[in-house]
Amino acid sequence: MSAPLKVALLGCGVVGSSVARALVDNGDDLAARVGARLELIGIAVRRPDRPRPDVPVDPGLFTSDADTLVRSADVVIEVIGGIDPARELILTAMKHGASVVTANKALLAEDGPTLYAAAAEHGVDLYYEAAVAGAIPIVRPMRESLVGDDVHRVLGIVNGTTNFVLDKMDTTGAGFAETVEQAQALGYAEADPTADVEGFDAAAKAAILASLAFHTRVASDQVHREGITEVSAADVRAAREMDSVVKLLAICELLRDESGTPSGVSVRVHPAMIPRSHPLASVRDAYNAVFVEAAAAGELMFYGPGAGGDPTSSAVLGDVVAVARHRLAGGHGPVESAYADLPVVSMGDAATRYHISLAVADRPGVLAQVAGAFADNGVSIETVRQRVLEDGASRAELVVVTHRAPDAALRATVDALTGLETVDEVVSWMRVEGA
Ligand SMILES: NC(=O)C1=CN([C@@H]2O[C@H](COP(=O)(O)OP(=O)(O)OC[C@H]3O[C@@H](n4cnc5c(N)ncnc54)[C@H](OP(=O)(O)O)[C@@H]3O)[C@@H](O)[C@H]2O)C=CC1
Ligand SMILES: N[C@@H](CC=O)C(=O)O
Repeated sequence: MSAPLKVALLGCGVVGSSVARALVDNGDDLAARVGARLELIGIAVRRPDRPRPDVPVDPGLFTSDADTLVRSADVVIEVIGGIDPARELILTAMKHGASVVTANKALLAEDGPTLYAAAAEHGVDLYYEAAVAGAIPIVRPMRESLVGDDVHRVLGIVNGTTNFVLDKMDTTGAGFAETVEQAQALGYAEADPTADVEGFDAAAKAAILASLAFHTRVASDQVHREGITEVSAADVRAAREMDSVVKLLAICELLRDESGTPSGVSVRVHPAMIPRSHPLASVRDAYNAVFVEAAAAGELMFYGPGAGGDPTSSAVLGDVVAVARHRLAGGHGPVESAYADLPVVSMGDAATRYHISLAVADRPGVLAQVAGAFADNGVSIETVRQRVLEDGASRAELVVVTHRAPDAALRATVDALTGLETVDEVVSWMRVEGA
């Protein structure tokens, strides 16, 4: 057995406390797998004096001086979250020779290239399996296993909190606010749950996935983002009537020009209806799933718990063992380099499909007028269903599902429908995927 490796833990909240417990409880097994003991030399937190009965370590290990702690570690685990001080601490750690394991998707999606460059410069590892989809191994498969293939599409449910909320709204009819509170209590939500429900967290993960999948650089602010706060009970009902469910999807697509050369990427996060027959529709609770379509491999699906302390600690510990093994072998893992610089296309240019539900007058000519709004915007209709409402007022519900068209044309169609004399109301509209 080699000399112990010094491990510094930054953060001891939902994820950090699970990691600390695993380092203590599984110390012998981890030592056997690494070939050296992982010695926890300190835990940096905001409030070092706070009692933490669920973390069975010497209370003297807690400190508020993270900057000093990272300078003497071999491996630094960053589970504080947010941009600063996490970024400075990671950079300081690498400068002093430590390899870093982080779950911080917000930071990686905002400033990943700075961190990757620092890891390369200092010859250390930067591993981040826990940053995307909790316990699911997806970063390593994308970074290593699929690096010899051509990935052209990634479609994922990558936020546990929003999946939990949408699932409960669909299956129990529970309200939005109460399910968000449950997700927070279960440790799924970010410190500020706005990051989850407004889609920022999923957008960060989409940026990381698109960068890995297409060997390019995508930052979180380049990802089109819509959260679930606008998803109404009417949307969930409309989906159910279509034998579909509403999910918050992260969609990453590689675009090619006529010659087949990659010409750009589309990266977006928004709610969408997917048919119940699609595998992503059966992803329940805080589970995540990522569909990958690659030229040679075909379709792959990665599925598992997407949030929570213990599931996330599994991914963190896997990375810790990997980087620890590299240190003992005197090397490091794959370095992020040689990137294309593909443009990220705007949402308006992304090819999507819409489900639109309209309240209309039930009289001759309505369908022609509605169809005209689609035709005027170059949008082709796939199906139309009309149901006369039994309110004695000659009203009807018209449900239209379109073929794929540029999102801008679809939005313009919704605007045009809103202004039609025969349309009382655009009751709901939502994008459709997976069909
Ligand atoms: N929760 C989850 O399911 C998942 C989370 N992640 C990511 O893991 C990271 C941590 O998340 P989570 O554990 O939920 O977050 P928590 O809010 O539960 O924990 C944050 C921890 O960081 C400490 N901390 C905060 N600010 C500082 C600071 N300035 N200096 C030192 N310590 C600080 C806090 O200290 P104190 O305890 O004193 O308040 C706390 O221990 C985030 O990047 C998150 O996105 C990734 C996958 C899943
Ligand atoms: N808040 C996140 C935690 C995991 O990344 C989520 O809900 O998925």
